[in-house]
Amino acid sequence: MTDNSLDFQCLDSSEQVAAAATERLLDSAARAIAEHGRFQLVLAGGRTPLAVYRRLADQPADWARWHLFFGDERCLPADDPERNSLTVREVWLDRVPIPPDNIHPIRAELGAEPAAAHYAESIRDRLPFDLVLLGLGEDGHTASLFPGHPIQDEALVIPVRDAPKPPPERVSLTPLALGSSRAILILVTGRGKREALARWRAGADLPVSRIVTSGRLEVLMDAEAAGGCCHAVKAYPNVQACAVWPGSDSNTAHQAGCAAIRSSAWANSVRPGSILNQVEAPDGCGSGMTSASQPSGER
Ligand SMILES: O=C(O)[C@H](O)[C@@H](O)[C@H](O)[C@H](O)COP(=O)(O)O
Repeated sequence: MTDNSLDFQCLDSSEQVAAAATERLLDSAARAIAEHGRFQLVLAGGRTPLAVYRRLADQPADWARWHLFFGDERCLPADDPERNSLTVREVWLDRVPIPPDNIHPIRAELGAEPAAAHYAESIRDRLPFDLVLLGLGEDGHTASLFPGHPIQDEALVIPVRDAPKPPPERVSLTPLALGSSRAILILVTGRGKREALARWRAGADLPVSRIVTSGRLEVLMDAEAAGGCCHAVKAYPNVQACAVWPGSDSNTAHQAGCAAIRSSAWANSVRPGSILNQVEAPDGCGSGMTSASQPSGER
């Protein structure tokens, strides 16, 4: 999947990403409850969404109508604080009046295979979800779908072994299950995600690239993840070709821009490697980027 079919939104800070994501969740909940009486949300694991969960704990909402599922779980004892479900409880779910029966944890303490089979049956009749929340790993994984690991296309939930991110044994919803949602929201923050984000935007075959939906797929990223600042990504969406200045702090953002350029209709008319234009963004974000200018008439 390329940029063309994804809605990437860049915000200046991780706090802004958390605030925007919280707003998206509450809006989506209100809409789903108005339309069909309940809101079915799939939660992401990892650290990135914790700021969102903390914010939700302070919000008024029609909690009795929220139904919570998990995109993945780590195979650890039920009371292990590293379990995704436990972290969410601690920062959010134990602080709001959500009926316990509305929370659907993956029973990863049973072991990956039985837990995956059990969870597949639990969600089968609940599809489609209203909203799926996901994170992005530094290697391009999402949920517990890791690069190089097989994904059974027909399955809804799979056992995962030898995961590079501890613990090695996990359970994950598949792209089929995650994509069966009216909307998907992916949160990407921090410098550590820069390379994975750029590769994804450039169309690399990563697990996150397999996540597609007929509904809306939005990515909220902060400037750090986007390559240093939002400006560099947004400023040159239509340049015809570009070269990246070695060592530039904004290299990754520029590479993402270059990928979009390569797929444009007139990319072939530019001599590879030609440097027609050097751009200095006013805030320093574009420093070092060189790009070919657009053909006349296209500006
Ligand atoms: O169990 C997990 O850790 C995940 O569900 C995983 O897919 C996570 O979302 C990403 O690795 C991002 O994690 P961070 O938000 O901690 O960077």
